[in-house]
Amino acid sequence: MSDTLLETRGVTVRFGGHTAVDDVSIAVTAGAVTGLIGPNGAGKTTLFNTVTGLQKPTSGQVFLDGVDVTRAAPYKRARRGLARTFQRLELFLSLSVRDNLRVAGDMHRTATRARHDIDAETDRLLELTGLTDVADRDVSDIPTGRARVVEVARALMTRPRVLLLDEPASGQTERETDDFADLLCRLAGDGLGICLVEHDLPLVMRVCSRIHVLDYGALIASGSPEQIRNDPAVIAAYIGTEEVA
Ligand SMILES: Nc1ncnc2c1ncn2[C@@H]1O[C@H](COP(=O)(O)OP(=O)(O)OP(=O)(O)O)[C@@H](O)[C@H]1O
Repeated sequence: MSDTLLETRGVTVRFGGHTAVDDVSIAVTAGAVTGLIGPNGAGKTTLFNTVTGLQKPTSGQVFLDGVDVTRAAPYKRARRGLARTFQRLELFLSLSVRDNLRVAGDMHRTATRARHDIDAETDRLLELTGLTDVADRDVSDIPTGRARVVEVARALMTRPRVLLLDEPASGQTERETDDFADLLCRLAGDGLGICLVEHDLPLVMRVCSRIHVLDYGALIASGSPEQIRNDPAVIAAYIGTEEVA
């Protein structure tokens, strides 16, 4: 039995004459962190938007747990266990960290009629993500690096099976990124399928078991960190931008 939770098959997205995503097939598996990397403008966020239903593909399909969700609304995909964070933080800045989580829990419970205790779940996730010390502070008062973790914790309140993270380490200190890497590994260890878009290549190389590389919209490589690090096409794509870690 396959442990693939999320799959794109031949996804293409065109904006007018510009092909932002070009016939891309990738897979995200349960219990692992899968990387999605590529230079600026490679099409990573557009692919995320297509997977979550914010962007309609020109062609190709998206499967969640083997079910074709290409035409499903974003909220229906969320109910099937898909959650994401955004490159530009999308939090309630004037609410406390705790209340940001509670709001997500309330909405999820209303949408799914789940019966779990939201306060207990909030406390559990604050603890798991290392946010207990800032739980009662407004999000606007905490450093960006920790606010990124709040976004992850909030996404976890919907009890996802697949979590898409769009540049979650941006704005984090080295220490925060170290802790964040540990958190990702723990979440994957509990069975979550994580897809990580990130420019911090050392982080990607450290936590991902498999990495997909986009360049100018096309998939130029898929493989283990070791294979990706030594792939001539990947090295060529990064020359002049960043070094492959
Ligand atoms: N709504 C849109 N309309 C037109 N072009 C777009 C739109 N969204 C993205 N693009 C273009 O599609 C290409 C892919 O953009 P995208 O944001 O997906 O790349 P990315 O890999 O996420 O980049 P970054 O690492 O800088 O976030 C870029 O050339 C971008 O300018």
